Amino acid sequence: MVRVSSNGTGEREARPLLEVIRVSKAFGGLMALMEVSLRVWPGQIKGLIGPNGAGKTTLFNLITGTLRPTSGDIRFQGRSIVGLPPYRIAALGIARTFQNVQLFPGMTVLEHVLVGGHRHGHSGMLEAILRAPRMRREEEAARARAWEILERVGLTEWADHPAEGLPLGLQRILEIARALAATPQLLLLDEPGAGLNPSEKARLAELIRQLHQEGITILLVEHDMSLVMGLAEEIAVLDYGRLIAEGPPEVIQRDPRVIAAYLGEEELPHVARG
Ligand SMILES: Nc1ncnc2c1ncn2[C@@H]1O[C@H](COP(=O)(O)OP(=O)(O)OP(=O)(O)O)[C@@H](O)[C@H]1O
Repeated sequence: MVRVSSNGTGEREARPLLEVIRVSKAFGGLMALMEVSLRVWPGQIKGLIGPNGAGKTTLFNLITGTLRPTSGDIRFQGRSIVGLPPYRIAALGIARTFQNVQLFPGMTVLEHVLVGGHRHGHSGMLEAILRAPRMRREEEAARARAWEILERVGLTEWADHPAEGLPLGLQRILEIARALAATPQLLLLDEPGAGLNPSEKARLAELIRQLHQEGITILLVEHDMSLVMGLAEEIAVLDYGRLIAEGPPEVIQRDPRVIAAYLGEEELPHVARG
């Protein structure tokens, strides 16, 4: 299938960057995902929403290889990635952030980004021990790259601060920076807006738009409806492990199945009606 890419360039993309094909995942007797199929096109910001327990994080875990589907296939750039270990999938160009910020205690902001970029190094163990010139050059290059990423996300002034001392909004941006260090083509963001105040959310949205303009494809799980509706060009909706709707935000927010799925939630999201 040929379709116009949504990256604003108008060029035609021949195939999806990511294809989830009839994927199911069972945890014992519980079907967390049932025959879910979706596509993410190059340059797209795609939203993935659904009530608590719908299977969103499970899908991220399947895509990144921390879980294996019970059935179905997942293809990245046309190639099946099912069964590959997470580090291989990361090396192919898929990076993620986590629903609960996962930072390393005692490490600075800059060190977090350096860790995120470690796959770019080529020096082996022996060279590492001898601290051969090649490794020193790699270290310098890695620091320069990490610094560049901190500039891109606006965190340079925090470079030497311990990451755990950052306000939550900046910790989430740091998680994105660490993911960027692996130069992903596809970035999976798992509820990056959770717990953030409005100005932190605005900054986050600004960064996501910037990454989109830089050409990074983004799959965004987010409970804040105004955030996800404002960013995503297309939204997929999961409910009890099934894909119940998929389409542009203005269609999704009026879809009776989506509204019904959210009616059982304690707090109604900002789904515009009418
Ligand atoms: N490792 C696991 N073992 C058993 N059940 C699990 C496991 N991981 C997830 N589940 C179950 O699978 C279902 C989907 O969970 P998942 O975390 O993917 O939902 P979610 O849409 O990300 O929810 P939330 O919005 O609350 O984060 C839930 O019923 C959950 O309890």
